[in-house]
Amino acid sequence: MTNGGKSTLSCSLQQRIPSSCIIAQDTFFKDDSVVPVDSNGFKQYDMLDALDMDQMMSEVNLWQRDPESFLAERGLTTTHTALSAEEKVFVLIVEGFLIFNYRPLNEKMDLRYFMEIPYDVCKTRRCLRVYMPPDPPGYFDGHVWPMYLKNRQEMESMTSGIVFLDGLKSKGELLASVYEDVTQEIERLMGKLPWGEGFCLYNFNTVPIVVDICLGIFPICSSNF
Ligand SMILES: Nc1ncnc2c1ncn2[C@@H]1O[C@H](COP(=O)(O)OP(=O)(O)OP(=O)(O)O)[C@@H](O)[C@H]1O
Ligand SMILES: NC(=O)c1ccc[n+]([C@@H]2O[C@H](CO)[C@@H](O)[C@H]2O)c1
Repeated sequence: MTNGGKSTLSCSLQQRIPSSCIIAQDTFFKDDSVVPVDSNGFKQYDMLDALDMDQMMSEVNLWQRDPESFLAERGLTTTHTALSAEEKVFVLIVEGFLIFNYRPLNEKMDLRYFMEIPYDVCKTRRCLRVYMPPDPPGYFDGHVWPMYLKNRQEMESMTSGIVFLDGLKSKGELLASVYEDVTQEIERLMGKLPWGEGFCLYNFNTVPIVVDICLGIFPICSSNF
């Protein structure tokens, strides 16, 4: 959902979780020239076709194959160099407004969050933002909100296990609740790693966690296989 607070929460989580990073769906919008226009003249940005999801998946897969190099190449530090290989944990936060509607991405998530706010708050927050290109007059009611309703219906028909967060709660409260879940998930994965039955990905060197705030996170633990 647009302006639910995904980027804000993702940034706070990333600062709080060691060796974590964010992949944001908004950075994968196709060029404006190839985004179609509807009969009202509104650019159709709020749909998967407006996004280069192959490119986004490549980025996620790159991280998943070698999170340490992924972080290093982006100037992000890993904070557990002193730990043995099996104790390393990497977390990927996948943040976007349509990530659960894209099955290949959705399937990778370990934790899924959807931030929701009411129509009037959404419209107010949206009107204060300037996108590139900026929203033309009437865009919220003529494109953004109707597409939100449509995309949400599709998401609910194809996905389960999403935690819905009330985006009206304070930033601190939202952070505390998701952070707690992530640390528990990491502990669960770490506990399972050495002896994991089916969960420990012995062949792949990694165990992903994804937290998704209409946002996604993957914690990855590497092991010495
Ligand atoms: N918990 C909160 N309470 C009040 N305002 C918030 C909260 N979280 C975010 N905001 C504000 O709402 C606006 C939108 O937040 P943010 O950019 O994080 O949303 P978003 O879901 O990433 O938006 P989009 O993806 O559509 O660009 C910002 O002005 C931000 O400061
Ligand atoms: N290139 C962009 O980031 C862009 C361009 C036009 C519209 N948007 C809006 O971003 C929101 C998702 O965060 C969607 O509601 C788009 O309308 C983004």
